[in-house]
Amino acid sequence: MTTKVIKGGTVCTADRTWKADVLIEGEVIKQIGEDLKGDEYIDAEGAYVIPGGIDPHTHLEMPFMGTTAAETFESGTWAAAVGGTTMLVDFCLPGEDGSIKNAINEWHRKSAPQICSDVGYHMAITGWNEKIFEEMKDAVDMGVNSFKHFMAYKGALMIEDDEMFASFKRCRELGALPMVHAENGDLVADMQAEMLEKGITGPEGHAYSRPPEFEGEAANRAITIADAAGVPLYIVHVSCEQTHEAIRRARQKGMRVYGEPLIQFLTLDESEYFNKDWDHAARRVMSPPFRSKDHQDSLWAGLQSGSLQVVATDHAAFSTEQKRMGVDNFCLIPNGSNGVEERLAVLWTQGVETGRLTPNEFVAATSTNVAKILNIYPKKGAIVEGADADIVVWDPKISKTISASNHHSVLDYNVFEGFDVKAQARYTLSRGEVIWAWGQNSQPQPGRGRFVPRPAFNSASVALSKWKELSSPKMVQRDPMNIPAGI
Ligand SMILES: NC(=O)NCCC(=O)O
Ligand SMILES: [Zn+2]
Ligand SMILES: [Zn+2]
Repeated sequence: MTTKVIKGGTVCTADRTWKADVLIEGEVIKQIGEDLKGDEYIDAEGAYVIPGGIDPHTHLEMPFMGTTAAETFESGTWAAAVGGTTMLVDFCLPGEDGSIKNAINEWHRKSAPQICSDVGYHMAITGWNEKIFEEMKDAVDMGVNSFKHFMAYKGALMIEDDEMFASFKRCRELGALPMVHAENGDLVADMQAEMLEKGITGPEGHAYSRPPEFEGEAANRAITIADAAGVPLYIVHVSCEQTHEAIRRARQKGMRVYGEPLIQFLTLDESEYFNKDWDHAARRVMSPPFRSKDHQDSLWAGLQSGSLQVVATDHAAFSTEQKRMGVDNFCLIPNGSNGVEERLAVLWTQGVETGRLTPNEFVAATSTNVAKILNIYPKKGAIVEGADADIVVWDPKISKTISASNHHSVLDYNVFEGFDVKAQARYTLSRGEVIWAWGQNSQPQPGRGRFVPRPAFNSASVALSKWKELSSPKMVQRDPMNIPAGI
């Protein structure tokens, strides 16, 4: 088997940083140490050697709001690889028949011939019945152990509290992880109608109709339901202090609640929706919406203190033409924005280069933490012997200006247009193969990526289940002498 050595770099993981070479044999890391020898060498001089990024939140080719997300599995995984991300976890949505099994198979059919690097899936639970209850087990058997619940998108994907509680309890039985999109969908629908009545039909209506309080309320509700069900909870796309506060409070009480801010929420703010150029504003419409600077500060603080664990993108790319479906009514603008290629560089530049994050915290937030939460650690998210050689030679000396004219997404715009970033992937390796090399005309290799099945029952869900069992209500055994006779 051919061996490769990543030579002369500084290995940087979630918990330490040290000078070392990394020897790769086939698809896995064989050894980490000094002066290692191999058949081929990859130059890492002056660069960090980090675990490949894992973006746990994407929507490639997603049918949504009357159209289909433009980013394909090929272009999405390719853009990700260019940006230093070697694994995406995409959301499966059930089709017309409502079947979970069929949805996962449909995702395999679409993704398998296209993916350039590895993927996993989460499954969306958009209703509740016997078949969904049964098929959640099939999903887990198929390697999909996390289920997203939409508390918003009324009349489409939204789920009611009792259904969510039933699904969370099923997650507990299966050792699976429930996830929520936390926004109060009833209030959002009402506010949307109010905005339209007032004549506010532009993208600013999107921001007005989805205030942070609606998100915080839903987050608190989801946390209560998860606690009652005895399951951990992962809150996707955390955008504001209200949700962060709910997570902080829950964690302080010992609950296993995880929060995922997006790179967009950390770096872009609500003023974008008030831009005079309709296209500019509409391209940034996503749910929840971008917030004010105060909320951004809260999210950064969460990453620093550990109350928020993961930075994702929610990459759901709709072209300008698709966004224009909502030109007369902001409620019809397909929700979503890009970020899969930019996530690492923007987080590095605005996080590490500013001193807000250490390089180790950067690795934790972009790769390691979510690998642990999703139960694929240390196969992914680690630089240790035996792990998949998903590795990025991260060069803090390559700077560039982000632009739709040089990105690898199919999108005709980029929400980070004009951002100057200070680092880039010099090399991206997926299971030992160099799939991207800066400045060397690398090309996508559709079909080489693999689906990564994720086992259920990670340690947090096992521990929580045990605790729930121990602390569950118990009948008091009484001597019949101490029970009064009935009437
Ligand atoms: N976030 C968003 O606006 N679009 C994708 C769907 C979702 O995650 O809610
Ligand atoms: Zn969502
Ligand atoms: Zn999403």
